[in-house]
Amino acid sequence: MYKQYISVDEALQEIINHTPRANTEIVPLDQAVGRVLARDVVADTPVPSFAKSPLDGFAVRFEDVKTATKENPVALTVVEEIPAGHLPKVTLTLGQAARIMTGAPLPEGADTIIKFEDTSLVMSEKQHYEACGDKVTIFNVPKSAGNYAEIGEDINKGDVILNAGCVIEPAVIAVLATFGYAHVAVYTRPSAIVFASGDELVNVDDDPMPGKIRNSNSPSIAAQLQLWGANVDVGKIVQDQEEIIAATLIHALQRYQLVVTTGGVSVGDYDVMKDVFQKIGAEIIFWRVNMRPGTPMVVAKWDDKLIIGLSGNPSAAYISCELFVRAYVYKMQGRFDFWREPVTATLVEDVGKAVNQDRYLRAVANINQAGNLVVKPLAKQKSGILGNMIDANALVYVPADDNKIYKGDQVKVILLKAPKGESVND
Ligand SMILES: Nc1nc2c(c(=O)[nH]1)N[C@H]1C(S)=C(S)[C@@H](COP(=O)(O)OP(=O)(O)OC[C@H]3O[C@@H](n4cnc5c(N)ncnc54)[C@H](O)[C@@H]3O)O[C@H]1N2
Ligand code: MOO
Ligand SMILES: [Mg+2]
Repeated sequence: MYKQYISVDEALQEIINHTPRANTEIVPLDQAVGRVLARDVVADTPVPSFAKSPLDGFAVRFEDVKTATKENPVALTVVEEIPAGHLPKVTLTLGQAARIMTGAPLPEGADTIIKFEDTSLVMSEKQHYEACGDKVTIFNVPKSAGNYAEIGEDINKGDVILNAGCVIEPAVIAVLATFGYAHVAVYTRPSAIVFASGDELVNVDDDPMPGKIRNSNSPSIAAQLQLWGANVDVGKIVQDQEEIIAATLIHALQRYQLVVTTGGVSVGDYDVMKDVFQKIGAEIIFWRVNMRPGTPMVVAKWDDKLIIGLSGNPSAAYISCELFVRAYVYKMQGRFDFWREPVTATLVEDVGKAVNQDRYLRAVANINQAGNLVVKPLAKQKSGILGNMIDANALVYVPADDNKIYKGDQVKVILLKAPKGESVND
């Protein structure tokens, strides 16, 4: 017999344990943003790979200029000009300087850069420093030598600079580009399909007759999966009939890596989802999680794939998807950030009597004026409530045995999104 009423952590662990790793594919760098890196990136060169100037000015020998002040400036002979991208030709010796631009290689013999502003050069009308001929006078110097960019000061050769599993964000693109990754190995996007079941459901573009409602779960679940990196299709609405659902699921399982259903997982006369999972030979891993909303979720294994049966109640489906399906889709793509560690926040108003089940109250988390995280549960908490989900960026954990939690209490919070700016209600 399968497990029942397991904790959120246990349910998450089960899902993680049953997650197959996605394949890898190679994509061009300009299509890699948002994908997940499939290989570590090791620096095959130091960065910078040559010592270079961080300023527009003069490369000098510290020894020659260290006494320079406004009152006692030091004059040097300018022996060459080094633009960025060009190699120096001269090794600096006693009393010599090279005019050098930001990013240009440091000439041999130089150990210090003096910026234009600390020299006798004046700015032209066009806001450029004038040409100086073969003499420059220095009147201000750094405290010590070495104010240039050293080889490897950014990244050392051999450093593991990116780990497989990291999400390719713009900063990651910069690193990949630096090391010549015109193409990148990434995890393939998992393929998923979402089915809604229920005789009451009509398509989004249909007018619901009395007693019917539009299917809002399939589009919202599909959108969640899409945001998390999956390639998603939305299946047709299926009636609450075992044979129809069974045939639909088998067809889908042969084609997709993940099948998500919504509806029909509770104890109603037409809640047949878990029976169908068993009928098609899937092994139920658990049914019912000790949480509200989202209690009756069912997860089954078919081959090496999971079928995740979410509740039909819109916010229950949404939250279970956030907590569990997201973890599965992330883990499939080799991501490590699938587990949301709860944070502590201060409750800004009393919460009524708890039910005999762990609750996850939809809430708004803010950073208050003092810079602390505060959280305010939304007024409506029924599982069928959909309208206020757009405001929720957090879930407040209320353990079953806590009769009441009060304003000012420290509570555990799962952040679904970043906390909002300053709160007005705390
Ligand atoms: N006797 C009991 N009844 C219920 C229990 C229980 O323990 N004992 N659990 C309740 C809880 S908690 C939940 S959550 C719901 C779960 O219901 P199901 O997952 O079986 O979902 P349905 O019965 O199909 O629908 C529930 C509700 O959601 C609406 N719905 C369904 N699908 C969609 C969709 N695609 N888009 C929008 N809305 C949808 C549906 O019309 C129902 O109103 O069961 C409780 N019952
Ligand atoms: O588990 Mo249900 O989502 O509370 O109504
Ligand atoms: Mg039901």
